Amino acid sequence: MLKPMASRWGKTIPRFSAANATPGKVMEALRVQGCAIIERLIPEPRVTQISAELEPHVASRLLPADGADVMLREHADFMGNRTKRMLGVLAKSPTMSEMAAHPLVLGVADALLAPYCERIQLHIGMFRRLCPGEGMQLLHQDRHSVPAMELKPARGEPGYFPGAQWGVAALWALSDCTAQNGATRLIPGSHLRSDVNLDMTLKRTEAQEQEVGWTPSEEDCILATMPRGSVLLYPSATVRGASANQTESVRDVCLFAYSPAWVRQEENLFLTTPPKVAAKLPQVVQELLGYSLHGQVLGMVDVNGDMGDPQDLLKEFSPSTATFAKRAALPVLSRQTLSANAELLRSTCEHIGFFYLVDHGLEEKLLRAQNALRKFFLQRDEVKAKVGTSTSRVFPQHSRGWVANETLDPSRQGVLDLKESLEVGLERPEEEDPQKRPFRGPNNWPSELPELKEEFMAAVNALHELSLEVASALEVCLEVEPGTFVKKCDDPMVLCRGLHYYTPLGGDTPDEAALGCSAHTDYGLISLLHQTAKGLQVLHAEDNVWMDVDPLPGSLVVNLGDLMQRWTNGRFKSTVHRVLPPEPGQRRQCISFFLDANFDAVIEPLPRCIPPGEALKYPAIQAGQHKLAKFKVQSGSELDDQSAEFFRRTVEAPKGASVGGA
Ligand SMILES: O=C(O)CCC(=O)C(=O)O
Ligand SMILES: [Fe+2]
Repeated sequence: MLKPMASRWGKTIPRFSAANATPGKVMEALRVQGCAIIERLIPEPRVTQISAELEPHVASRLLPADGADVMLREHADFMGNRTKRMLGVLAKSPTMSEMAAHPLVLGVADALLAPYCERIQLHIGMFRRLCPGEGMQLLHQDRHSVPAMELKPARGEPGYFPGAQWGVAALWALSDCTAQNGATRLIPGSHLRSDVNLDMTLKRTEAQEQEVGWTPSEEDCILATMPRGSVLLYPSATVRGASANQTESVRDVCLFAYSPAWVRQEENLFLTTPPKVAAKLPQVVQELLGYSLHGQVLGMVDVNGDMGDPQDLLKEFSPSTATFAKRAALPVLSRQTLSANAELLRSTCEHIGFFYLVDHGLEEKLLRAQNALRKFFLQRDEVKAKVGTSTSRVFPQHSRGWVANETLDPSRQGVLDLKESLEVGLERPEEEDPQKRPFRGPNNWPSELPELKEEFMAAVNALHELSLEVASALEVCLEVEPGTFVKKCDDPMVLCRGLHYYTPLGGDTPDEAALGCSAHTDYGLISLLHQTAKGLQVLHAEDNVWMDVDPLPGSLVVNLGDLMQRWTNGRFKSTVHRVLPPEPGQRRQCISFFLDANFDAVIEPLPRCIPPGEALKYPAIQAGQHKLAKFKVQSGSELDDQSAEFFRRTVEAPKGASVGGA
């Protein structure tokens, strides 16, 4: 009979708790034993909710034994006469997104399939209810679900995983799975054999039937019993089958299998989860369903008059576009009439230092850049790390390349922002001595995405031009001599960051204090932001409340930085702002462009901005030293005494009382 604990080869099913499972440990268990269980990975109330969402759909189905019209009737021993099967589960239970995109499961599936594909997808989502009286299922592998092909890496090559190209499965227990009610039985280690002599649907030739292979036996099986909310993981080559349900109750499970995102999916997920349904699911689940690209072109659609990413087409079905209409109470200014609207521009800069800019003419360039960045952010960390800041040829290194860890708020040192970014500057040759000319030099581009450089830099260059135009309009509205600002920006420390904010779904609940981007003021003169979703907030200084600055279609957000505040003796505001993390499973991108002065520019309050009788609030500083001090905080490096003093005197001060000096 079946032995629940260990097989006769001494193999077992490795077990983990939600607290001690890591993708690395689970992956190792799969490699050796071909299976692993993580107990109670989804909390009980969520499982109850999922069962309630599914029940109306399950209850109304007939069993094959009661006359249901089923596919593959010739495989009744496999499919089960007293088993209800159901696809399209995410459309029926959106809460199951937490299972389909569980970060631990995705971490394991991704690690296992990484050598075989650029990214993974959901292969099938199948609910299965074994009803009382169901017999034992035939032992099988999942060979039927991917055509047999010779794939790399082959046996013996790095990253090879036996049978991995067929996929990985996560079987979630929606009921307790017991020895009596039909827990899966499986043969640990069976995934390592290449001579398994069975298959569900492969039509074998007679000659093949004669071949001597290994026929697994019931004796080798052990039972994957597990409590509700647990998940059993196995690569598709592991031999297994449900056992019989000898109880009077049902046994519910749901299988989410994952495959390389370039194969035909076993379930036609585009039909079972059509766009108007998928649009309501978290973005990470949409991507897994297949509303995403593999590589440059697999899965593309016709969108915006070009071939493009299905995410863009899906947006047309998105309920969230409606929320884009909500605007913060910020003024909306047009690029065409900025200087003509001097009064409004000036009062906006004096009060809040943030406004929307429309009719800027850059929308198409920005959308192309956002798309190219999206492809970059969807790459695995190993790929992105190839252009990490440590490979940067610019001083400080943190000013170029992929930044995964940072905080902008010195009082939160150690608490990292929930974001990643790709940081670039104006494209320049490498400096002989980068320390002598900080923030200058070449950018880091990933060879995997040849179009990224062109798309991103087209946006950066256009934003640069626009920022100088805004600087000139500020000269006009302050009635200072033309060129006052712009002349000190003719060799500027321009930086632009493509930012990506993402909160995993169903993982640990993020700390309430968790932030996408911690509170800060910007460093230079003018910042231009192009955001794809809400999350940005500015601190309303008078009321001390955070105000949402949601994206307004076709607009950029413009805000002023510290240098502008100092230059105007505090008349223009460099306002504190931050970014909240997106809802679990959602993504947000922002292109932030920063116009800063020339490194050597000395910035001191303009006489025009110091009315008679008013004190000079800020001493002169060198723009480059100011930026370097802020960068030390941002990159988490220890401040040396001199920098700490500088930071205290010049950077922190604008938030508090005015600094003496006059
Ligand atoms: O993501 C955003 O909206 C803004 C980010 C930001 O404030 C910055 O990069 O300085
Ligand atoms: Fe900022």
